This record gives sequence, structure tokens and C-alpha cells, in this order.
Amino acid sequence: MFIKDLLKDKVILVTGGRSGIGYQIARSCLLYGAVVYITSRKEEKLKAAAKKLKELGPCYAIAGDIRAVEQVQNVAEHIKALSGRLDILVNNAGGQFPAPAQDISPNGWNAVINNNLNGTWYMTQIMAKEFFIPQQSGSIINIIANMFRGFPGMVHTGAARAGVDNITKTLAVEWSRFNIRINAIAPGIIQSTGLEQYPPELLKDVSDRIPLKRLGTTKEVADLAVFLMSPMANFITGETIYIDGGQRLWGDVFEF
Ligand SMILES: CCCCC/C=C/C(=O)SCCNC(=O)CCNC(=O)[C@H](O)C(C)(C)COP(=O)(O)OP(=O)(O)OC[C@H]1O[C@@H](n2cnc3c(N)ncnc32)[C@H](O)[C@@H]1OP(=O)(O)O
Ligand SMILES: NC(=O)C1=CN([C@@H]2O[C@H](COP(=O)(O)OP(=O)(O)OC[C@H]3O[C@@H](n4cnc5c(N)ncnc54)[C@H](OP(=O)(O)O)[C@@H]3O)[C@@H](O)[C@H]2O)C=CC1
Repeated sequence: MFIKDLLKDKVILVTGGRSGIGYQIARSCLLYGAVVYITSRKEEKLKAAAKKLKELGPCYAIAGDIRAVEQVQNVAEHIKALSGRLDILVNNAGGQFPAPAQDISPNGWNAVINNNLNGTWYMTQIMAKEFFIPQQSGSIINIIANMFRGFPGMVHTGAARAGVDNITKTLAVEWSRFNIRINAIAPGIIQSTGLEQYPPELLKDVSDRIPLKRLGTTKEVADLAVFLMSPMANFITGETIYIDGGQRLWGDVFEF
């Protein structure tokens, strides 16, 4: 797709890199020559993913919860000790659960906000302070979700992802002085491990509700991430790109 050495020797951290979209992004980064770190909570599964990815290039696993500041700091310290720098951060870790807004408990609301907004923020601020600002260069890619017309059926994640969308715009301006670019990718429905969290009845006939009449692939999301982190996108910052087969413009995401 792109030239072979597009990301040669770039040091890249992919959160949630053990599965689904994050795994595919990590895989693509390795194929284009990068050194890749992956992080997530479930250590055994994370290590197994890193072992497989190592067949393609240098890949390291550091377990951690993006919601815990001290664990995020620990990830930064490991990268510093091993590579001495970080060039690109992909904030991919996240998740939520479908529920009618009136039924979401305070704890459920906080769990989703913590995961998708606060966790992304801790990662972003810590990696910027430890690496990107001192280096005077860096690129951040936030994986959010299609909340173009709100997110009926998942109000908590809609609110959290809209927060990250705004962080993306704000920091693109505020941190331009440090030569940091920051962009977001908003996937529609992607055929990925993440969908296993959803009841099959919710996903029934879902392709019919997407103008392009199919789900996206993790490879398509990874290709977009590689483009945004590469020199081809050097003049793009503060942008959110939807990759959703046109779904943001038409119909309902799912029955709710
Ligand atoms: C048509 C489909 C469109 C799809 C578009 C988007 C797709 C994707 O994003 S795919 C990626 C999906 N992957 C995930 O969602 C995985 C990660 N998700 C989670 O881990 C959970 O959803 C989480 C974020 C809530 C996990 O947080 P955690 O702190 O581990 O949660 P707890 O188990 O401690 O529960 C806290 C709180 O939340 C309530 N809760 C959790 N799950 C559900 C649920 N399925 N339904 C209702 N409520 C849930 C839980 O009950 C707790 O609240 P209290 O009971 O009041 O204590
Ligand atoms: N698939 C889809 O259709 C869509 C996905 N998205 C978003 O894209 C991202 C990737 O989704 P997908 O690959 O499908 O889903 P997965 O559930 O496969 O991936 C989520 C990853 O995030 C990690 N993770 C979750 N919470 C935390 C945490 N607190 N700290 C560290 N790691 C965490 C998980 O690992 P572990 O359990 O080991 O922590 C897992 O590797 C998510 O943010 C998702 O919400 C958005 C729109 C659509």
C-alpha cells in the first residue's frame, strides 16, 4: 500500500494493541519498519499478541490500565529505558456498553468516561511531557467513534468521544508550538474483536444501515492511521476523519 520504509525506526506506542483495531495498527506499523510498543490490561493476552507481532519486527508489551496515572507513567518509563524516545502515540484503547441512557448507573457512566476520556487524556499528557514536548516533535492519533449525530444508545461514550474530538482540536493549536500534530479517527462499525461485546441481535442486518452496505475492516482503519502518522500527513492536524462507509450521514447506527 505505502512504501516499505515509511515508518522506519519510528518508535510507536499503540494502546489496546493486543486485539482488534489496535493489533492491526501495531502490525501495520511493524510492516512499515517501526519499533512498536503495545499496552493493555490483560497481561497474558498482551504478551501473546506481542510474541506474534515480534515475528514482523521489534515489538514490546508493557501491561497497564490507561485509567491509572501511575501505570501510564510506568509505560513511559519503560519506553524511555528501552528506546529513549517516542515518536507516535496511538490512543486506541477504549470501550463501552450499550444501554438506554435512563438505565446507566453513576458507576457505569464513570467507568466509560474514565476509560475513553480520562484514560486517553492521561496517556496524551504524560507522553507529551515525557517525550513529545522535550523532543519538540510528536504525532498523536486518537481512535474515537462515530458520534457525528450524537450516539443514541451509548450516551456515555458519545460524550467521552466528543471530549476527545475537542481535545484533538484544542491541542492541535496549543501544542503546534512544540511541533506536535494530533488527529482523530472515528470508525463506524468495524469487523473486529470489539464487536463480540455486543449482542448479536443488535448487529443483525447492520450492514443494511450503512450506505456502502458492509462493515469496515481493521486493515482499512490501520491504513488510515499509518497515513496520518506518516510524513504524507505533515500538514494535517486537529482533524477527525470518519471511516464509516457513510453511516454518519444516514440512518440509525442501531435499533435502541
Ligand atoms: C452496533 C454496534 C456499534 C458499535 C460501535 C462501537 C464499537 C466498539 O467500540 S467495539 C469495542 C468494544 N470493546 C469494549 O467495549 C471492551 C471494553 N469495555 C469494557 O471493558 C466495559 O464496557 C467498561 C468500559 C464498562 C469496563 O469498565 P470496568 O471499570 O471494567 O467496568 P465494571 O465491570 O467494573 O463495571 C463498572 C460499571 O459499569 C456497569 N457496566 C459494565 N458493563 C455493563 C453492561 N454491559 N451493561 C450495563 N452496565 C454495565 C457495571 O454494572 C458497573 O456499574 P454498577 O453495577 O452500577 O457498579
Ligand atoms: N470495532 C468497532 O466497530 C469500533 C471500535 N471503536 C473503538 O476502537 C477501539 C478499538 O476497538 P476494537 O479493536 O474493536 O475493540 P477491542 O475490544 O478488541 O479492543 C479494545 C482494546 O483496548 C484495551 N483496553 C480497554 N480498556 C483499557 C484500559 N482501561 N487500559 C488499557 N487498555 C484497555 C483492551 O485490552 P485489555 O482488555 O487487555 O485491557 C483491548 O485490547 C476502541 O476504543 C473502540 O471503542 C470505535 C468505533 C467502532
